[in-house]
Order: sequence, then C-alpha cells, then structure tokens
Amino acid sequence: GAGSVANTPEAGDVEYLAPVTIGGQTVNMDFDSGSSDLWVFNTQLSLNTLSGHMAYNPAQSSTFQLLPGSTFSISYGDGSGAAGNVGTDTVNIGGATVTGQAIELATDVSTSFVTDTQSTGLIGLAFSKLNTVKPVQQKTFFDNALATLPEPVFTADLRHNAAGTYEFGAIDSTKFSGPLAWTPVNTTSGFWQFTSQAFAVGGGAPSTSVPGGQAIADTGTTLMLADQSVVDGYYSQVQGAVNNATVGGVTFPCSATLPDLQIDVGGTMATVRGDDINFAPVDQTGTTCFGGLQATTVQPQIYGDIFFKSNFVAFNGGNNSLGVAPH
Ligand SMILES: N[C@H]1[C@H](O)[C@@H](Sc2ccccc2)[C@@H]2OC[C@H]1O2
Repeated sequence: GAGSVANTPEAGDVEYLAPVTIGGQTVNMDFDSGSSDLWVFNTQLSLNTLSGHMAYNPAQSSTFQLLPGSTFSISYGDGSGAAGNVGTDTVNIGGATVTGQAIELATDVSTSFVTDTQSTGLIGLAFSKLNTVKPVQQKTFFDNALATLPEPVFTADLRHNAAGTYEFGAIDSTKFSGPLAWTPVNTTSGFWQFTSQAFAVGGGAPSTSVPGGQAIADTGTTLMLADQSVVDGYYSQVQGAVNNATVGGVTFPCSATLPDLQIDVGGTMATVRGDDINFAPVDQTGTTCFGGLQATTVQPQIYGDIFFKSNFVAFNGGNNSLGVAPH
C-alpha cells in the first residue's frame, strides 16, 4: 500500500528528516534522492559516537537477519561517509512496507554524522546501481517497494521552516498547483538526472546555453549547486552580491530583494522563489547573507532543497521520469 510521512527541516533547512520504522523501531532519517544506501546508527557503534542519537538495535528486532560477509562503504559529495556491515529487516514508512530490506549497520561514521544528532542515518532513494553493498549489491527501499505500491512513485514536498511530506505510491494533487510537468530521467549516472540548459532571472530573457546542461534532483543536498554561468547571471541582478572566498560562496546584504530564478527542467521552466535563495545570515548581526544558489564546477548540477522548497517533485520509477510543479 501507499505510505505517507511528515518530514521536518532541521534548523536552517539544512536537511529534512522523517520517521522510518525498522523491525518495529522508529527512527528519524535523512531521505536522500542523491544516494542509494539505507544505513543507520546502531548498537555496534561506541557510546561516544551514539551520544545524543537514536539507534537501531538489531538484537531487539525479531525480523532482523544478518547478511553474513556483507559490508558497505559510502562516501558522499560533501566528503562525509559511513561504513559497516549489513543485514535485512522489515521497513515501514507511513504504511508502505518492504520485507527483507537491506539495513546497512554503520560501524564507522564521519564527524558530520556524529554531530548531526537528530539524524539516525540516510535512506537512499536514487537508483540501486549506486548501492555500495558488497559482495552482493542491494536494492533501495523504493526499488523493493515498486511492485507493491499503488503507483510506482514517491514524492517530495519540502518546505521552508515547516513540516512537509514524503509519500510513496501516490501523488497528492492538493500539495501543488497546476499540472505536473514531466521530464524523462537519464538513469545512466544512477541519479535522477534530467536536462537543464536554460535559466532566466526575475522573468527576464532566458539564457539557453548552460554548459553540460544536466542536473540531478537531490533531496539530500541543502543548497542548489548550478553552473557558474547560472550563478553569475543570477547574482548580477542582486545589488551587493559578492563572491566571498572567506565564507566559501556568494553573499549579499540580507536586506537585498532577491529576484526569482526560472530554471529549465526538461524543457519546462520551473521557478525558484527569490526568498528561498536567501539561505542564511553569515554574521551575528544578520547583515550579510549566504546564497542558496551556489556554483559547482563539476557536472551534473545538483538541485537540492533550495529547489524543492519552491517545487513539489514526483519521482516515477515506473517510467523513469520526474514530475515538477510549484507549491
Ligand atoms: N546526496 C547528499 C547527501 O545526502 C549528503 S550526506 C550527509 C552528510 C552530512 C549530513 C547529512 C547528510 C552529502 O551532501 C550532498 C550529498 O552528499
């Protein structure tokens, strides 16, 4: 059946967590459409590492089974990572249930995960070809659920500083306005990748030559990382915007009025609200603010939570497509 859970932004919309029940134990996890491993903080970790975290205890689950000899090791785009061993258990997300889901039990996690005490781990929702379990690669929750979901979809409804929804198996049309614009996904990279080769600022004339012209939809990335041409084009319209090497990206006066960004998603222009591009102050006085739109020199571009806060996104695993509409 279908499943729906509320998601909650951590402070500053840095990441979005939602409850996942594993072997009867409910923990909050970071839903990540940019990776394909489901791994958890668990009772194998040291008490220091576990301090402040919820943890999954396989010994307390009557349905847990170890996968002898299986291991995982994952490194993320931001340099963080986790590694450990693997078992299976029943996973229930708001009613959508998978038995025999690979549960990756971290025995080693990087610092940024240890300090992020609200998160018990990640649930990867990209394509299973990116899963890191060896010797036998495992499937994502969504892949395992596909056959039993009423519709082969999951949706992301992420909000600024407010509860949103992750839903499996149904598209709730009360969550967005207008029709969903569908675009084919190129699954070769293992990401939810689509063509994005044009942008416009504040309703101005579109520029249609973004180098590479590809992007991925990544709920696990906080910001929106676009080609330099998009970033330069956008911030050229923001008074006082500077590239602030000390801070590590573009900043502008917090008092600036930010224009909306129109960005191509498979041939349809989606809007990212200017308000959502004002990400956070970098100083105590709230004078200088950090942009939610920043440059990436690698491809594809990465449309993270800044994009999702303005756009409801449906991920269709039946025909490998993305549906986007304003919300
Ligand atoms: N898909 C993303 C992933 O979810 C995060 S992993 C992560 C790290 C620390 C804190 C929370 C999450 C990392 O940043 C971008 C890319 O890799």
